[in-house]
Amino acid sequence: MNPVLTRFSVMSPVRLPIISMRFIYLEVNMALVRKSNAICRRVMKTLQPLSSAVAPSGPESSQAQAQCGDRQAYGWVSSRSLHGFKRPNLHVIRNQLARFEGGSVDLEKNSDNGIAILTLNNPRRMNSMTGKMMVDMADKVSELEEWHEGKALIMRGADGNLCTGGDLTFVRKALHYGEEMAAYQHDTLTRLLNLPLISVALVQGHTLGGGAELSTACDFRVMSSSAKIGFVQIKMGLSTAWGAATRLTRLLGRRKAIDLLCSAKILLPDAALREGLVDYILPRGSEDELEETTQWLLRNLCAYDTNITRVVKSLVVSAELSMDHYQALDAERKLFGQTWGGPVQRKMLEANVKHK
Ligand SMILES: CC[C@@H](C(=O)O)C(=O)SCCNC(=O)CCNC(=O)[C@H](O)C(C)(C)COP(=O)(O)OP(=O)(O)OC[C@H]1O[C@@H](n2cnc3c(N)ncnc32)[C@H](O)[C@@H]1OP(=O)(O)O
Repeated sequence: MNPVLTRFSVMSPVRLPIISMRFIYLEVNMALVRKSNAICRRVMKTLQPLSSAVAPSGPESSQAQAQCGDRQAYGWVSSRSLHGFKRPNLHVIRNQLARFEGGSVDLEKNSDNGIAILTLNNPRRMNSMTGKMMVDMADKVSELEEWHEGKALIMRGADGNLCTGGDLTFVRKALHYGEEMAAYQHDTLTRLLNLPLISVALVQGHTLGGGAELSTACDFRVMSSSAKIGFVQIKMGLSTAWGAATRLTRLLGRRKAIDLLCSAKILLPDAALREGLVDYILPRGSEDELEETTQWLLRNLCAYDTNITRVVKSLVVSAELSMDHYQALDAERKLFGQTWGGPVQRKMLEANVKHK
């Protein structure tokens, strides 16, 4: 007789539900593992190919690599795929937006310290954004997605203001085009937020409306002691165009998000810090606030190995995006397996580092 049938036929009726519960549990677990493998592959795609820091070594690592998705076999596509955002026809929107000229968004990548500077450049209009600047920003984010040597990104505005939102000249001409513009900016800013780089917005001067929205597309906000920040959209008869309601709610929770968005209050640095909107206030009288921000980053968040910093940032992104505790832990475990026993850890073990 079939041994499986024999086992079931002699089983007590009490054990049957237990067995089927176990079966369901195993099935659910398998589904979770399959899902987390997919997430893991997405996270791995954001990392540098054959990274020296996380390159697995030894025969046992080949299994871990196979589980996580073979980096070479998958090729190196941009981290755009990380958020799986369903994009409308961005090419068409891009062509429309590019017609609204003025200003630029510029990018400098410093391979020595691993920090890139993204500058909004429309200073005569306090770096408010034209359609062309939105297209520029999307292109610069794409460039950053392919920058595998980077650790961090600072977003700032030229000449002392971060940004005062949409350029009102552009806004007036594009009143028929709100949802498309929003879709375009959502895509760019989601990609920016999910870069494997630690991002910081340098909040200077007037950071209002869409400018405040841009700052929430970064991981951290460093604020000048003379700056002001406010979500003034509601005063302009608008809700948030560039995704800040979603990001602010994640950042601060429901109550504070509603408060900031519905009161349109403009916060000075102390209040912004108290609310948890900004993370650090630059010392009063700083001569070079960009340099101060760079040093803050290097001191606090960029002191360690580039690739492991990128892995950690990607893990946090995957944890937030997957929204599932078990999937996030699974991805975390697999990526940890890639750093464990890697060259950086071995070097640190040899150096007998003390964490004083
Ligand atoms: C589509 C995005 C949307 C969203 O997120 O949902 C928004 O962003 S809505 C918010 C749009 N922004 C505004 O409404 C800001 C309007 N501007 C102001 O309130 C003031 O300019 C200021 C930012 C408080 C600065 O005031 P002040 O210090 O007195 O300077 P000026 O007003 O003289 O400004 C200097 C210069 O800059 C021009 N400017 C500033 N912001 C914008 C802007 N968003 N669009 C176009 N131009 C802007 C301002 O007009 C002055 O230029 P001149 O008039 O040529 O001197």
